Amino acid sequence: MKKLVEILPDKQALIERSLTLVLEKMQSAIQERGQCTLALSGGSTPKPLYEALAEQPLPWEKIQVFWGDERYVPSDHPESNQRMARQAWLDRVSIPAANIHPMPTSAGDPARDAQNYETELQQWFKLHSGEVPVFDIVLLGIGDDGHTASLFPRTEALKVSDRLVTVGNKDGQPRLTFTARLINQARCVIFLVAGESKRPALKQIFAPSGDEMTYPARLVQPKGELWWLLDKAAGAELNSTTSDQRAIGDQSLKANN
Ligand SMILES: O=C(O)[C@H](O)[C@@H](O)[C@H](O)[C@H](O)COP(=O)(O)O
Repeated sequence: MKKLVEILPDKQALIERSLTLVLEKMQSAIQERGQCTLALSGGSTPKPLYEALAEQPLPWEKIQVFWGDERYVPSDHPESNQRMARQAWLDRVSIPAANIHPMPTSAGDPARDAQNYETELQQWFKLHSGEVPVFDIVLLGIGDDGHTASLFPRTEALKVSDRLVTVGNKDGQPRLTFTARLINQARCVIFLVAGESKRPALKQIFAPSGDEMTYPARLVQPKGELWWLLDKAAGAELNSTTSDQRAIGDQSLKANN
């Protein structure tokens, strides 16, 4: 795993940097394999990135869009991650409908829909039983509590090691989520983190040792590249002594001040 941390001056710079990085990874995937498989994060942070992607002249037929997690609500519900990404981006570009793979939430049973999406992934990636899809890009955020995707602290989803998709739980509300096992197969994982409220969780996530059940984002150790793009409000305490490139263990920290 190659881990890179960049601290950007503000959220606008964070979004601009995330756009250039995502475009770079999309382009290399398409050049190397003829297509790019991308799993989206939900929440509020990535929305301006999705809006910026809608302005890009991309070969949409070569881009396959999945979701890394989803609230267990109808696709037209204000809380739906699918709805947010469609309004911000996908409804605004000529991407084929078949290239959009939302997590299903209509079976009335989160466990059944988690299995449905797992089956869809296995079929789409043409996998044999037991094989794990390798996404080109997985976008993630973190909550103030250190969760990522819908892998929430001290929940059963964190222990699931034999599935691709499972049921997350936020305060009793079911969600569908990639498992850590699936996320960690990715060629490139990109965390987008903005805002001072994320600072305490980031310190725990970046600590040399810590409890993954308490800070689930610590579970994300992909085989490929791991990028942390932070704004200064979120990442300030990770960069207390230097403003240039420096190595901390296996990670390099760069502040674009
Ligand atoms: O479905 C979701 O909400 C996300 O996948 C979730 O993991 C999100 O990334 C974090 O909660 C951060 O959310 P914000 O970007 O809104 O801070």
